[in-house]
Amino acid sequence: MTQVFRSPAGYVQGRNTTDELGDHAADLGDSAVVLGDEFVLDLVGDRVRDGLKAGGFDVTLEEFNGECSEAEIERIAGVHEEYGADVIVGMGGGKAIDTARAAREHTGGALVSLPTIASTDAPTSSVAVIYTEDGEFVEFHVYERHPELVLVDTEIVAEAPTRLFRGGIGDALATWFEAEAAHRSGATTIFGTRSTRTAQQIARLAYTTLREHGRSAVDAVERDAVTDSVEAVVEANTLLSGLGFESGGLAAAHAIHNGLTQLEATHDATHGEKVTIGTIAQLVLEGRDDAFVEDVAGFAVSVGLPTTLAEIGLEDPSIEDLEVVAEAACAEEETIHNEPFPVVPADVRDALVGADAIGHRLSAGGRGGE
Ligand SMILES: NC(=O)c1ccc[n+]([C@@H]2O[C@H](COP(=O)([O-])OP(=O)(O)OC[C@H]3O[C@@H](n4cnc5c(N)ncnc54)[C@H](O)[C@@H]3O)[C@@H](O)[C@H]2O)c1
Ligand SMILES: [Zn+2]
Repeated sequence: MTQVFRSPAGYVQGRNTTDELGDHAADLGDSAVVLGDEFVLDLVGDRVRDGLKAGGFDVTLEEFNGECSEAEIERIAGVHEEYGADVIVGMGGGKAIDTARAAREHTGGALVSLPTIASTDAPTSSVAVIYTEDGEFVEFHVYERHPELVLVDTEIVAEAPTRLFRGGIGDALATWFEAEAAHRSGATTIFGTRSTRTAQQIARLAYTTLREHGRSAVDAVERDAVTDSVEAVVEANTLLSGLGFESGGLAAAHAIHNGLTQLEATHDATHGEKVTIGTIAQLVLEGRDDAFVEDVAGFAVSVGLPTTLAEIGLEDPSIEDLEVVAEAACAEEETIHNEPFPVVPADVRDALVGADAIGHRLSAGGRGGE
């Protein structure tokens, strides 16, 4: 079967790269709309405008309303057209970047993604997660094109709240386990094809990078410092995890994450925090041995990620609640069916119970805290 690997055209990462934006984007056009929410515009709007102007761009800053909804996507596409721009820059977290990506589908031109946090796979991907204006999940869109440029300023990322950085580690921790499961079962990726060896190795590198640098990177980010370990983990969270999930394949961990979102009580937990629970449950589901699961869960505890259901808002969940999660995780279109064995809701419910028990045992002796 055909194998496909796709990626953004360029990736730039480092301290103060914001000021180099104009150089790296110069070939993409000469007029840009920059989308960021109020907080992010205050934080870096002026620098981004100056960076682009230095590259010869006309620049319009536009405030993002905070939700990646169809109405907001159309509004931003309208702004882009009104200014006759040929580049759209999505700046901030996953939602702002997804909105810029979806707007670009309407307008054409180039997409630059400029994450100011290392919290998800969104910056490098070709996917947008669409919500209603009230924040209810609607659907995923997979587009033909990737960003022409992804630019990450590690100084800005290191100064952002550590919880968001940890969340990115949680999201990236799943990547190799999911890619490996999908590969073993011969499942297809979001491109509808088999994965490449390249994507499998990228997913694996995401995992080994986190294991080698994750703890010291979190320590550094807690102190707003950019060490080489921070650079390594930002790359794992953003580039390796992003390429690894798209071109490598998804499996149980993200399906269980999607199931967990069914319960209102988990809504304050970040994407990466819920994915961490999904990852440990995937390992339990796969029947990995105790030492292996404890090792991975122990790493999660050591970087301050949740390993118990209580830590993602599910204090004492009923069996019925876990069944709601398990049913949703096993919906027909879900990637849990990329595991190399059949999975039914009762397996997922009990894997969550088992993962939670391991988490309780480990977090009693772990790092925890904010
Ligand atoms: N497209 C994809 O492939 C993909 C993958 C995973 C998740 N997602 C989507 O991404 C979203 C989650 O993204 P997220 O976790 O990045 O958050 P978000 O986009 O929901 O929100 C980010 C928040 O962080 C703030 N922020 C941004 N930079 C900051 C900084 N430097 N310091 C302090 N605060 C800062 C913003 O103001 C905003 O309030 C979800 O909607 C999810 O569906 C998309
Ligand atoms: Zn994810």
